Amino acid sequence: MFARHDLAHAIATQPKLAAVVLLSALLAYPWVGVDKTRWFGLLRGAVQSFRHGAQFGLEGYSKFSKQNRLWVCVDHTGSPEVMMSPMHLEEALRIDSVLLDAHKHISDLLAAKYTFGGYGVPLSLAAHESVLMRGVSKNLNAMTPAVCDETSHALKTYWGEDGEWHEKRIMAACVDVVGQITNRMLVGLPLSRDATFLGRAKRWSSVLLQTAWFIYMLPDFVQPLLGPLLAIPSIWCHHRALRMVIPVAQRRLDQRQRRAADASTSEWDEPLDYMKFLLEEGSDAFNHVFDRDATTLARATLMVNAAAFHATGLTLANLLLDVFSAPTSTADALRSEALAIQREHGLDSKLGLSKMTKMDSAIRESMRLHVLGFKAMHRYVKPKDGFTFNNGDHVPYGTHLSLPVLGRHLDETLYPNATQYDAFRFSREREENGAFYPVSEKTKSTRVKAAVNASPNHLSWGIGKSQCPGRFFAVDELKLIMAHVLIYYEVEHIPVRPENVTISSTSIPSLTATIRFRSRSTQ
Ligand code: HEM
Repeated sequence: MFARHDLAHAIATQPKLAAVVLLSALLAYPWVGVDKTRWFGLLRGAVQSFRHGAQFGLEGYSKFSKQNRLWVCVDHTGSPEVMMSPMHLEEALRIDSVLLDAHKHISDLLAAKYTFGGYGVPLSLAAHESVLMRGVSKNLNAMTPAVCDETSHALKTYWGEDGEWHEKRIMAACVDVVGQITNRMLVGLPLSRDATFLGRAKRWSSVLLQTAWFIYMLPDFVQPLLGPLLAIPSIWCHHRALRMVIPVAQRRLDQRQRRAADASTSEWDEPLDYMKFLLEEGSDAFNHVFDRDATTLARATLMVNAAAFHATGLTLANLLLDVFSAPTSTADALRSEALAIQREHGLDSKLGLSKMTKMDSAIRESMRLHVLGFKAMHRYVKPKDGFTFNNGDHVPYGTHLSLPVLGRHLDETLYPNATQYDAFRFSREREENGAFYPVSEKTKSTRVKAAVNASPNHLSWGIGKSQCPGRFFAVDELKLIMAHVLIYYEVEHIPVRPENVTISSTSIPSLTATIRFRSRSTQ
């Protein structure tokens, strides 16, 4: 049984969830990484999960998830999480957002109340979904030339074009490039090339994540006391970046107002960027808070940096490490594909990017093998009397449900040689069936294995109601960067892929790993 201290700890960290009731109900399920017989079992489990989160995930998946059983582990704050099996997932997807809260976790994780809420009107991260899906994703055709142009510029800026060999830390080689390209879509020229702005936006994204992490670690009742204080550095960094976006937002609102006043004489073509989509697709979701308020419009635009900078930067770093540590034939095949697409369509064509079948597979495979988070689909049970799955498993109100990603992604029955990076694992079938285009009955079945697709067997984008709405943009961005790197740079083969670093339930590329490259004369 749990020691008294564990109950006290649970009550302290989860007062709203009636922790005692929750804990006693969860005792019915097997626990992984927590010794229920020892004093401070939950706290010990929290400390253990910090170092061994990946192992616990794999153990629970093979012992229980594969037998369609729920199991429990604790996160690094000592709060219990109920891990679902594939069978429970099927049911959870049917009731997602009706009976389950899909957005609480990400806003808790980012301490949104103190970080995003600390500057004025609180802005919801989930509200970006409609802007990204109906605005950005639907307009990728028209946006690709600008994103391609920015990719070329960003690589020349950060990777150079002098033909000399350079060695860079992998993270530095990726995050700056991704930051510039993403900001072309967000704030456009000239700000996307302004080193001061990019430095401030990057600093803010990093400080935000660190601040939020500390606040998230605090028990619920301490957060309102310390949260506003701890958030000060993040608010300060945000303010410095925001000051540079507000004039752009103000100009946009003025121009739109002038056009509305006299549409017949206005010759202004509104740039196709995030601000436009926020104003056109996001107004309802954001309760029209920025229709006349440049500061709030600028804040909503800047906010996406937090989601995009690091997730895409880390994914690109994993991808480069995987591709250039694989046998050299992998990079050669990707380069041939990129050159063929360049000849047929140009790299600035969305159709061309869609035809990069091998690259698409290399991205999906890297995301399968090197997930950023070991848990996905974080949900909280909404009904006051809890929820009972069809097989009788009951989870009380407030239960934190989640999925063990690593076990699924490394399941040999789904992915033979699962621990190997097999870049063309997903494209082989597609090539036999005729890639993605033209769309036909035959190609439909293989399109589900495209890099943008979240599925119960591939959880790197999350799944269900809150799956990443930026994934269409992110995959195109990754393809563009990789195609440019392969065509215009020579990258030294990496003999042994540096191991990723695991912190609690996250994994990041080694901070000391480097990459050596030089520009080719074809620049
Ligand atoms: C390869 C890069 C990326 C990865 C691996 C990634 C992954 C994720 C994951 C796992 C989630 C959480 C899903 C969940 O809670 O179930 C998420 C949420 C989100 N992502 Fe991404 N993401 C990436 C790039 C981007 C980009 C480029 C954007 C924007 C342009 C973006 C915007 C968002 C937003 C707004 C959310 C919150 C959605 C919500 O709460 O409803 N992401 N992302």
